[in-house]
Amino acid sequence: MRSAKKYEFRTPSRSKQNLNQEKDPVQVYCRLRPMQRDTDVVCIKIISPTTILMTPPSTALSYRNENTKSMKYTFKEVFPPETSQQDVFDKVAFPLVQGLLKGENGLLFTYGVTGSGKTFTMTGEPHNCGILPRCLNVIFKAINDLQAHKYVFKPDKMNMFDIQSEAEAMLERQKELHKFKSGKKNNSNPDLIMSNTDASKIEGIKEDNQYAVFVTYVEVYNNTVYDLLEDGPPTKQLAVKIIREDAARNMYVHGVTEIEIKSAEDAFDAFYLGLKRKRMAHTILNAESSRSHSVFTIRLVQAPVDAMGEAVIQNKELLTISQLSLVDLAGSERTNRTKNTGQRLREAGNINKSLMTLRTCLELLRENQINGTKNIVPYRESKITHLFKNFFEGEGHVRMIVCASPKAEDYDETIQVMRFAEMAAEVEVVKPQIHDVVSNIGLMSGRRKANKIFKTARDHIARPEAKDLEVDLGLVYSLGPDFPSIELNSPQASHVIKELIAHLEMRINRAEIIKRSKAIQDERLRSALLDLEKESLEVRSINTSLKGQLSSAERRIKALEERLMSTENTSISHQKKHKELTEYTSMLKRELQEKELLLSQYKLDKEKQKKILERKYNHKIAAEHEKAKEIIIEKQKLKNAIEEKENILRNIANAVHGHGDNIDAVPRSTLEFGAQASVQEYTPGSTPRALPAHLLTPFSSGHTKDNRETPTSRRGVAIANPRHRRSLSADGRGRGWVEHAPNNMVPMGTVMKPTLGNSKHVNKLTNVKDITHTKRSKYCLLSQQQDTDGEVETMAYKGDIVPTCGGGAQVIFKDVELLKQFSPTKERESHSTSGRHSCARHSGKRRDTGCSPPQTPSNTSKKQRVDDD
Ligand SMILES: Nc1ncnc2c1ncn2[C@@H]1O[C@H](COP(=O)(O)OP(=O)(O)OP(=O)(O)O)[C@@H](O)[C@H]1O
Repeated sequence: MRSAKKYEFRTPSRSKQNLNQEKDPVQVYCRLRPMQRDTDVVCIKIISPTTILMTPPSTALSYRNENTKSMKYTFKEVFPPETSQQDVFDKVAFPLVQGLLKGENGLLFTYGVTGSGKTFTMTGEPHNCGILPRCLNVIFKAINDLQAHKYVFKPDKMNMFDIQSEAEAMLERQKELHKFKSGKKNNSNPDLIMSNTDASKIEGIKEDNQYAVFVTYVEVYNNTVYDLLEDGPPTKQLAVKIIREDAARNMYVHGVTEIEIKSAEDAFDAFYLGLKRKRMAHTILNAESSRSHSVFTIRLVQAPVDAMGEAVIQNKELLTISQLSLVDLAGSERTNRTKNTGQRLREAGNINKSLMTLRTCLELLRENQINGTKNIVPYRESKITHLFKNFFEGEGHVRMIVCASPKAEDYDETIQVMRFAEMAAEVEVVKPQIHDVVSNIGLMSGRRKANKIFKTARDHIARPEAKDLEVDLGLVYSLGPDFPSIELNSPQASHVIKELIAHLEMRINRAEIIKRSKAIQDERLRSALLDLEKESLEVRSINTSLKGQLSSAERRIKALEERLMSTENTSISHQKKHKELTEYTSMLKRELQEKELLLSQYKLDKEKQKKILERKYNHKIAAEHEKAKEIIIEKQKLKNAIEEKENILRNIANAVHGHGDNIDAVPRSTLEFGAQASVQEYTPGSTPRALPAHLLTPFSSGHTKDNRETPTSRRGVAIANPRHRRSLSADGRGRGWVEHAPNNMVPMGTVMKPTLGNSKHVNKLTNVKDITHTKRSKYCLLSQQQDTDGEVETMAYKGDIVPTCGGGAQVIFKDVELLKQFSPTKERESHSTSGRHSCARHSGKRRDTGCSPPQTPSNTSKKQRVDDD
């Protein structure tokens, strides 16, 4: 019960107070549904009115895993398949309705596997209705005459109610009448009309109270709350609602449509409108109805009537609000058995999560209650537990009907349901406390009935035929019992007269009392009226100022509410966005993983290819190595051949060994260029044999004697004009020779030396001008050495001096003259030639050099000329 006066103190956090209060365990019932086919194997057997025995079939998972034993489960009561809807209602829901009318909160939910009969039990079928319609029938049957006029109680949208005056309520009724005339449809389905003939009557209703019934119908689908009674066409998409805490920390669905209903028919209309919306929404969302939890809540508001028994006392503190929530939970099947995918899987996941949360909450609550622990119960994790947090932490009656199908196929799921039920039965909920607020206001009970009788009497007296009427006004004003039947048939019967006198006196006394009381009451009334008049004047003035304040406060509230709504909408959209982003992120992660997998696969392939290529190239490299070795051997051979030739050249160079030092002294530019040009002039075969090594080496090997870098490598091509030739006649015009001969020549007269006319003799080339002098156009280098026979031979290397572009000169060798002296005796032995001396001329070119013939010393000397091509 929630009386407004005590309202602020009845919060779940008041657990200390709850500790001293009586508690009731959650009452768990079990209803077995009939088997569909006679051939189906059964796994549940009822062994007593409160106990069932579950035997695992061989096909069950638990049979295969570990649990082959039969298990007993005990309930408050077990309903066999043939139990009627009425019986189930009477035993389970009727006490809750009784509590509701007394002002106590109640929660009833059906729990079980899909198809086990939850909806059948809660809603029922046409002409075999379930708990919900029966509850409505019983409630309206009980409060039928005691209902307040519509809109006297008005929801304040914050989970509480305002009380309106009769006039205000009437105005709203008239407005509604207009709305109704302008096309409000009747939602009831004639096929689904539920019989109310067998509704049980509830006794002990407070007749001095006025009552109003309000209903809400919400659906929790994918952990989102939707309002099923929202205004608008059924095709409209359902708005998302949020769960909030009211001023007294009670949970409620904010902004939910709460309809005031005046009869069971109105209630069915509302219920079927909700069902229609639900079906329509599920069609739009392509969802299954059994995938959502539906919560139908009946709120009963009661308030005492005033002293006249006429109207509700306009005091919010005297309100008593109680609620009965009927919850049809979604099926608790396993996802893997149903082979759900996509949206169905998400639905199933959400259902399982919310049922799991319910289970966790109950487990923790039980642990807290049994062990005195203070575990935080995660009510907020699912909308269903969040909404019913107050039942477990506050006061109320909680009942659960576990629906089960005895089919062996469902064993694995049903056993989970039974375990949950067993655990839930151990949770205790504080018994509701009745706060009789009315007894404190000093009003007599029975005033409403008195008022009714009085009114009837007044109506009747006003009619002309009133004299014939018998009106029992005893409860209102009475002069005492009726006159005794008196028969005065003898003069001795004076006692009769005495009796009559006494009776009359008693009546006169009573009449006097009534008159006095009336006079007092009149006086009271007069003074009360005066007071009222005064009060009324004050109230009117206060009222006007309050009205001003109120309207401004209302405007403020409205603005705040709008802001709140928009903030909530933003929050919802953010939540949605967050959810989408989370899904998107996980999708990206999945993609990344896939790509990484591909990448690693690709890397593996590359590695393999690399290895194959490596093997291939290793073979090739080995072959190349082989080839290189062969080339090196070839090179070595060539080198050897070159060395051999170089040796020969060195021998030739030795012939001019004596000039080495002198030659070195010659300005490098001159000789080097000359030698370079010589190389250009001579054929490769003749050059090495024709020149001394000290002249050839820099150009043939690229290095000077001391291994310095050669000018060739630095200077590149020759800078002389190789076509420069001095005409032979130039000699005749006074141009002469540069005779370059060592000092220590063998002194043999002219035999071993050619005679050069107009020559300048130099031992060492130290001065450039010796070469560049305009009067010198020919150059002759003389050298002597011992031949293989031990004879002296003289070599005369002859060349032209050619000026170079840089102002220097170079020598182009073109002739070699070999002068040799032979012993005549030796010659006789070995040669057929006569004469002691011979002279050989070895020319690098066949061309005539124009040089003077060597001097023949005697006829014993012989000049041998060798032309070498
Ligand atoms: N006790 C019963 N007596 C007769 N028929 C029953 C009983 N229980 C269930 N049924 C039938 O079984 C079928 C499935 O029941 P119901 O729709 O109530 O299951 P459910 O548990 O609500 O399933 P879901 O979780 O899918 O909503 C219905 O056709 C219903 O008529």
